Amino acid sequence: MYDVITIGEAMVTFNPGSTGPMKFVNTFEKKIGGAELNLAIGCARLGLKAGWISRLGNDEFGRYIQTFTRGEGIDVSQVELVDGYPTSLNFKEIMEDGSVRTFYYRDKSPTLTLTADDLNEKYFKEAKILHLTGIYPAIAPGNIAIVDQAIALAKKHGLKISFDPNIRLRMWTKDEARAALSRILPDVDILLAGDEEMDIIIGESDPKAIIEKVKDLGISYIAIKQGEKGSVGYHNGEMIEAASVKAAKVVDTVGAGDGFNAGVLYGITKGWPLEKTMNFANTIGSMVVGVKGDNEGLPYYEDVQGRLGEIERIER
Ligand SMILES: O=C(O)C(=O)C[C@H](O)[C@H](O)COP(=O)(O)O
Repeated sequence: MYDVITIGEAMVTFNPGSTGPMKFVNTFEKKIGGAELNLAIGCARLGLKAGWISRLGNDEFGRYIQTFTRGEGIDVSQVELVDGYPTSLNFKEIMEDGSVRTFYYRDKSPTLTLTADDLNEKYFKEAKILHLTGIYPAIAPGNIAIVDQAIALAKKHGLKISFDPNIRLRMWTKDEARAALSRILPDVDILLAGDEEMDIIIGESDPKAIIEKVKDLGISYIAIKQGEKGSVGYHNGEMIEAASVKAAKVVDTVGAGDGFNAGVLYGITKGWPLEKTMNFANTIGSMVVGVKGDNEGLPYYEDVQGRLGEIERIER
């Protein structure tokens, strides 16, 4: 039984060897990124059983991502390497103040070859949570039909649907994002969203106003991410404002949201109280930003316990 399954694209991600405008960066480090895969890695490192549905290019980069993912203990039985579609790339620019821009090379994404019929019903039957993001439907309008089929299978087999809008305005316009993602919201059980993203989708950025609006859609678990301002969680009539956890050092903010999401899904899976779950998720977010790369900073469960002072950290 899988705790979490997810559908999405992963890219070979090139992290800059120096800060500043990308055109002057001469060295890059080869890493891996992709919101849904990051989430699966975060869950797997915490000890959950995760599966990833995807397509990669039948090339060296595709093999690299597949091997890495398998090595993280994630099920890759629903991942195929396809000919004629090169594995997508993402180059990152990191400025001195920590701000990030990304430059995608993903127009011919291997995930374009995935069809609704490829979704294996048996796989959904064996899972508890389906995690979706707004990145996958942004890759191509046709992906919306695949998301619809995934939601239908999840509903048929009683999975909870977890959703992070992950709005990437390099991939579509605000209007396109609003139209596609507001359609998904009524099917969602667990919403993990940034305050600014919800402003685009429902025209509200204040967490309490967002919660008021979306709980009426039947979303039972809501976590609104506000970066350095912390997060606000809602479940069963209870609302918690969880203060952010100060990061020792911020070197790369990309991936923090996915780490946070993994923390919330872990808390939900374990039946933890809302407050414990939100603090746990905020702690993971703060750990991710201290490490270069989109998923290298995702902690193991005992790393979070160490950071929370729940266990003694033995250095040597
Ligand atoms: O941009 C994309 O399309 C990607 O999937 C690359 C990144 O790995 C995630 O976007 C990280 O997501 P955050 O955790 O929200 O920072």
